[in-house]
Amino acid sequence: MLPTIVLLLGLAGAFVCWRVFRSTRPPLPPGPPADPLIGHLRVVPTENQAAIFHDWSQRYGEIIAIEALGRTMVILDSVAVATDLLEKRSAVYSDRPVFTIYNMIGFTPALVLLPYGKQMQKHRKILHANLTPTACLAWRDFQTENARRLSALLVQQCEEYERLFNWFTTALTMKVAYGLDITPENDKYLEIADDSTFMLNNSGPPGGTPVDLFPFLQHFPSWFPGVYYANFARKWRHKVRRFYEVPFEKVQKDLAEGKAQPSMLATELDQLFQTDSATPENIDDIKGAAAQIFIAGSETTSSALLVFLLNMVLHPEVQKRAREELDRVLGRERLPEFSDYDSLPYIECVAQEVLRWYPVAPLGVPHQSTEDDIYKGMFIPKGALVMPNLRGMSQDEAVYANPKEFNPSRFLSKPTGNQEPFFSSAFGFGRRICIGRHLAYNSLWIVVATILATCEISPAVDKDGKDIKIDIAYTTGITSRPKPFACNIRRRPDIF
Ligand code: HEM
Repeated sequence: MLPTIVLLLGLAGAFVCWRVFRSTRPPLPPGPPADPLIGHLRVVPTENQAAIFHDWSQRYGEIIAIEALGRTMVILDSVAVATDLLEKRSAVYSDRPVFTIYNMIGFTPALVLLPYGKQMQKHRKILHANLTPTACLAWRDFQTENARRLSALLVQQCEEYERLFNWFTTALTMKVAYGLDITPENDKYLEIADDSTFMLNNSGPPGGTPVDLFPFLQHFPSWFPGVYYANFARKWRHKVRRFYEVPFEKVQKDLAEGKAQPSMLATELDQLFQTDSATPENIDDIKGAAAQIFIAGSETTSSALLVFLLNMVLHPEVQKRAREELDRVLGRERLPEFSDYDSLPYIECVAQEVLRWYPVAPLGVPHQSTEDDIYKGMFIPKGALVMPNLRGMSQDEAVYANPKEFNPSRFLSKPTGNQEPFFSSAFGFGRRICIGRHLAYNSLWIVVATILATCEISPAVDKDGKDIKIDIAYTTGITSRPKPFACNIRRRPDIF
């Protein structure tokens, strides 16, 4: 009896201390009403999170907090707040939460998942050296050539547009990382890469599966409720590991035989061997950095290309205006090149509007705070998940007039346009900002320019010749893309 009384008194004491502590510290950022004990568990959305969080922010403010299962999640809905925390206080907000399922699947080491620290800095240094604006110049001819191939293939196999966009971005990322040439059909490496993407897209809400929330569940038997994704990860892990190992071994072999193509992996491995620093740890880090280029760079960029295509189906007037600019500059005699960039301001605006209109990583990648912090009188505890709501920021009516509208002219100077700022936040913030953004933007720009210069995009028609209406819907995940829609892509009749 006595031990039970002592235990109950202890628990009651702890509860009182916790209440006193909570009442003396500043309040958390505001948020929707919570239930006793379970907090916001019942109201945390599992679908359309970014849109729902944005609605909440309209009611509660540009920074909101929700609590569930002992975890605080802070959602940032304006560029100003995200800049204040993720950039100006980046010493506190540059960590990542542990993604147990991704680790189990074998996406390791991967910069995007690494906690803030030495290994993360090492990966950023390796990737940065190969992805600066200057380093990206080396891939421009490849991007231009493949954008032309892509536009020709789109005309021939219009209904295959999603597969073709995936090929374009996989071919680029595999070239940059490994120097491999990937063909659009039946390529062994394309298949290995696709398996990896499948794993990424089918492994549950990022960081939000029961095993991510309660990592001890991974040790429970497969029939136990909540263990589904752990089983999935164990069963298919070999596919992801195959992606890490197979291209790596090919490059290592080619290097030894003196026939490796230029690539990030070849450069970095060569340097390791030259400097006698090819330890297993260093090799593993370079292997992970190379794999990361495809894993973080392929799906994201092809999703942005889908957003572009969708909007071209919906906006013939944008195509018309873009073509007038292209024809004026290129004289219908040649195809666009990167050297035309400054002469094609409207094309730049189309590419930028794609990034704003639907950010393909709607909630970015969660950051995690490493210290208790107070911001504008609100308490943000150590270990809080801090999510920049990129989708919400892109819809900020204080910055973008009619934000739902796809309107590239919004960025042009007044009086032609509305002089609104480009949406650079599509690539995240601070010390974790997207390291592949220059490569990604180059891909987007050259594909936009080449397709608009060579193709006409229109809605598909039904058997009565009527336009098929598009019901816009998106996939759910860490990246999100438009679900398939019908369209027609023809070669421009008046082009050389
Ligand atoms: C349109 C295409 C792309 C978009 C919209 C995009 C967006 C993002 C976003 C929002 C983040 C999270 C940043 C943060 O935590 O604040 C990120 C991280 C990252 N991105 Fe991208 N990305 C794209 C293409 C690429 C490409 C082509 C590569 C590689 C070549 C790449 C590599 C990475 C890596 C490695 C990270 C993790 C950085 C870190 O955790 O330190 N991304 N990206």
